[in-house]
Amino acid sequence: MTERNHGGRQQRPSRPRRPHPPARRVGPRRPPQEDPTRQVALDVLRAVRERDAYANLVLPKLLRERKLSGRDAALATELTYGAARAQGLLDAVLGACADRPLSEVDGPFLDAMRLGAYQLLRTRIPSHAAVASTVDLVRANHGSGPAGFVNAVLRKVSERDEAAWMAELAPEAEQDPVGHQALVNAHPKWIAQAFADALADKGEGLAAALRADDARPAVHLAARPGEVTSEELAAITGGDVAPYSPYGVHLEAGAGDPGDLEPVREKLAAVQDEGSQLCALALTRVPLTGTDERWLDLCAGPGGKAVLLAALAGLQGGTLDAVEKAPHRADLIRSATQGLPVTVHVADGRETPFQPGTFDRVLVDAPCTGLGALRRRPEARWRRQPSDVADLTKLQRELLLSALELVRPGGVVAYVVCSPHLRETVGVTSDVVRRTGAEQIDTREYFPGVPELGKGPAVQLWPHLHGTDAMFCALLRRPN
Ligand SMILES: C[S@@+](CC[C@H](N)C(=O)[O-])C[C@H]1O[C@@H](n2cnc3c(N)ncnc32)[C@H](O)[C@@H]1O
Repeated sequence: MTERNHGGRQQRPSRPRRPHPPARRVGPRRPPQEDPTRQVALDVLRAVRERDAYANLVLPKLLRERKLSGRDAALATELTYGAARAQGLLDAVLGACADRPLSEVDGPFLDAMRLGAYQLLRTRIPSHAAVASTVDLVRANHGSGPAGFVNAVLRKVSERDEAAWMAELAPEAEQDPVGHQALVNAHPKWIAQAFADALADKGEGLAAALRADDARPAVHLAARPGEVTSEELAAITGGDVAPYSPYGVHLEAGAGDPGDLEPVREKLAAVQDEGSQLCALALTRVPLTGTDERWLDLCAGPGGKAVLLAALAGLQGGTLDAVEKAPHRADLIRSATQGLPVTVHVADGRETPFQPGTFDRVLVDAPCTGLGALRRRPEARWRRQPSDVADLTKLQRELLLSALELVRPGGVVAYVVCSPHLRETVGVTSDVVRRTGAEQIDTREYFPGVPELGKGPAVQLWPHLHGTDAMFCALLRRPN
């Protein structure tokens, strides 16, 4: 069964909405239990906090090293990603239960408290087991003193369920609707505000968007055009054909490491959000007058969209040039596009080796805040800062201007970001259109069959409306 994100909170092992029975006091002399599953979760949370590591890179490595699989791996994944995603909400509750500010709590104890609070508030794990297992970990790693502190805090957390805590801690919905939705859906307020601005909705629309963004997403695959159909790929993988992309397949959330699937290992398919597929496809769908042979991907690493574009270009006798600034990401493009008509260039997209007007179609999949893919990067929402936006919009504008120079008159450029932040989306495109006189194409026409695309001309996809990441796509034509 495919998980879709069309609204309701989902895929979280929900617990009954009633107060927990008080947890048993855990005495200091009870021998700690070995708990490799929770130890993995704790170690990943620590790496994320101390080294700015990415949970979805560290976790699979630790699971492999410690030989955890099956239910143990699934539980470790749920606890790690869940606690990372919900950090702000968990901290609000922990802050209300601790006898000191959380800023004065040592990091490793805070990690453990978050892990315990996540189990108490957002899983079906019985309260006594959630508290005792966490306290055991702290005792095994740090001794009895800290274990007593963590025990006391978690016992207070266990006195109420998530809804009761939110009723006490969240700002009133009437007075501060965005602040309310931000806390109850575990998002920083500035990100909730960016969603509200893009949706022009502080009510049910915002709530649905944040809920969907807080749920674990399905894995999306893209079949390589010309190699395998989405129907064949769905049959091989046990997934469902995607609703909108002709190359897409959805797999159930948590269905193991998709990189291990045979079609992915054999490069017949790639892991790629359906929204990304749709944005790359939109570029290829706009009719052109004149030549249609040379395509450019100006920010191509690690190569997801380059594969789709190059396969489609190849089927009609064309080629793709792929530009990427970071050499190691250029290597990833080379590896991903093996066998396809692609030339990879390590270069800055603002200073490429190409003559103006060289290309018929250009994709600018610009570096961005990634606010549209937070559901796929558990800790990202707490790491991003509002100050990231200004630097990125400058770069985005410069890359889009460069693309409009590199495309021939009459050719088409797709500007794509994985973010709904208005400054990164319509802010950049409207500024560039004003400066260059580029024609804004009604992008909605090139997302056939996709509902709820708003008033155009650009397209903003959403997890709660489309089951995709919140990708933005604007199609521009260079004037003749
Ligand atoms: C959003 S990612 C592109 C994702 C890619 N299109 C895909 O589908 O797999 C943006 C990429 O742009 C690269 N980049 C950043 N600054 C750049 C620049 N000035 N010129 C070219 N590439 C740049 C980043 O290293 C990153 O790989």
